[in-house]
Amino acid sequence: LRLLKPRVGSTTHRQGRSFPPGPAGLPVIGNLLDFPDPSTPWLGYRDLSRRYGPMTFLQVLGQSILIIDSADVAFDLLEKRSSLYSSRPESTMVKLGGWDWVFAFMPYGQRWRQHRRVFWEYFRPSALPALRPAQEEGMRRLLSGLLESPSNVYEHIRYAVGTANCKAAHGLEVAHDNDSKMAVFEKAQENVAFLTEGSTLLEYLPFLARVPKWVPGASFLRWLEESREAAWMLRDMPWIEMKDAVRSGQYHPSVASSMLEKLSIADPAEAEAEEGLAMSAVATAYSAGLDTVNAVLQAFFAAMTLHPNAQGVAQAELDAVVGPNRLPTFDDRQNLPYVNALLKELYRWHNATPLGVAHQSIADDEYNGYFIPAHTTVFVNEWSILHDPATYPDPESFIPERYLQDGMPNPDVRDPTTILFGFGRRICPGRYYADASLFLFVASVLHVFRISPPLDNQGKEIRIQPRATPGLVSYVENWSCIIKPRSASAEVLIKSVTQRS
Ligand code: HEM
Repeated sequence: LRLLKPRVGSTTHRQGRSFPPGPAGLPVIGNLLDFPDPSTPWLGYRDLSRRYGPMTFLQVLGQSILIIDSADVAFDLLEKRSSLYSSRPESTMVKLGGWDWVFAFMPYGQRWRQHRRVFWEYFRPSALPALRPAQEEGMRRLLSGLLESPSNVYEHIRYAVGTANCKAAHGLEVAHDNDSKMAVFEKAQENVAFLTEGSTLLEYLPFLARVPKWVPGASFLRWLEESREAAWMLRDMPWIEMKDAVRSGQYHPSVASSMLEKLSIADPAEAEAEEGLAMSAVATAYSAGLDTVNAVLQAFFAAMTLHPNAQGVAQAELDAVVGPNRLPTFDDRQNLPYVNALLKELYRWHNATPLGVAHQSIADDEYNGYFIPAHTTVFVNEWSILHDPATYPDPESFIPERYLQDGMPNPDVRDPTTILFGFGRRICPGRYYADASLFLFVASVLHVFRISPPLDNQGKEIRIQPRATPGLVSYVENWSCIIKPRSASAEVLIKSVTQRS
């Protein structure tokens, strides 16, 4: 057994080969997710693997960091040894940002387990049919918005995802414009960019958190205080609104109202703690489920602009299976192999959580001759795994066909959802809900709209050059498109199904 003695910015390979020090930009104190690669900004994350191989060890101010760049290693450590690798690094920023109630950031243990169990009860596959009406409402919101003002596509995506989540989680409506809940959600999310565990400046300089607010230059901390308040409001406000609605008898059944019903028969001595737990568990659907789904849906529009062929094939399949008189439903999914393949390719092509969410080991371990000390922060470079040409030839291209064989799902190609949603005991528990929402949004938009590239002054199509933003959740930026109903009858269909939204 060899003890690894990693130095800042250098790594050692298990064959004993030394890798060159990282580029000047390799963060020492800074944000790992901001890892820059000026030559290929779109593929900045993949570059990590090119340089360093399947396992990269860094030591940053005494903190051991392991970056895994191989699906096999990720499964070996995070799945097969999940009892060792299922904690989260403690984060100063999580506390400062007001996110310590979110179980996604909690260390492994009883408190995390309780929250996850409560959440899973409502988001596991067998519970999902109850959430479908909310997802359908979000989908109708998206279609009606795109018909009315297609150039506001960003806004319609945010409001569609917000509508579905708010209805599903708390049974609440989202107003057409300037919704107060959406404003709180967005204010709260502002500081999530800093929640890159084990990798931010404040993380290593916790004394900064104690700088008095009046010290010049501490405006960041004032801003942080506002977004921290918003993070707590994100948890409390919808719960209070839901309780008022239930009291008045005018409410939509939701995850939260079912929880409340259960609480009414709980032991009164434990009711307060149980209610806190329920509030936190359900509100996690906003903190973990808004940005991620938004990011994938935005990437969908960018991808369709760039890949009209894939769009056309999916539309032909929808025409044949669904027909012109109705929208696709969840039940159609099994008969739409190409649309399913397109969704898989979307997950792979633009991986919304490029480095996943950091895990932390809880005890010393040995793997393939490496010593991995307790409390190592572990990132999986999901972006790179999903762009590995050995698994996905021509990885930069958008090719839904790669998942199909004779028109049916090809079991020999790795399904990107096995990587995208993380690993082991911390695997995303919202994944079935997220995937169902995205299927419905994507299939419905494709069925009734044509998405095409923007035009220049001469009316010529512009080929957009989208880029992936760095961050815990990565967006595609620098894209735009033209969205029009596919036909007069598609327009009539949209109007007929959306008149209520
Ligand atoms: C396409 C959209 C989504 C993506 C790409 C995504 C991805 C992820 C990833 C990578 C993780 C970390 C897994 C790990 O630590 O190994 C995670 C955790 C989590 N996700 Fe998602 N997610 C998505 C949507 C959602 C939605 C809609 C919800 C809620 C309804 C949700 C709830 C959660 C929660 C609660 C955790 C924390 C789990 C824990 O720490 O135990 N996610 N997600």
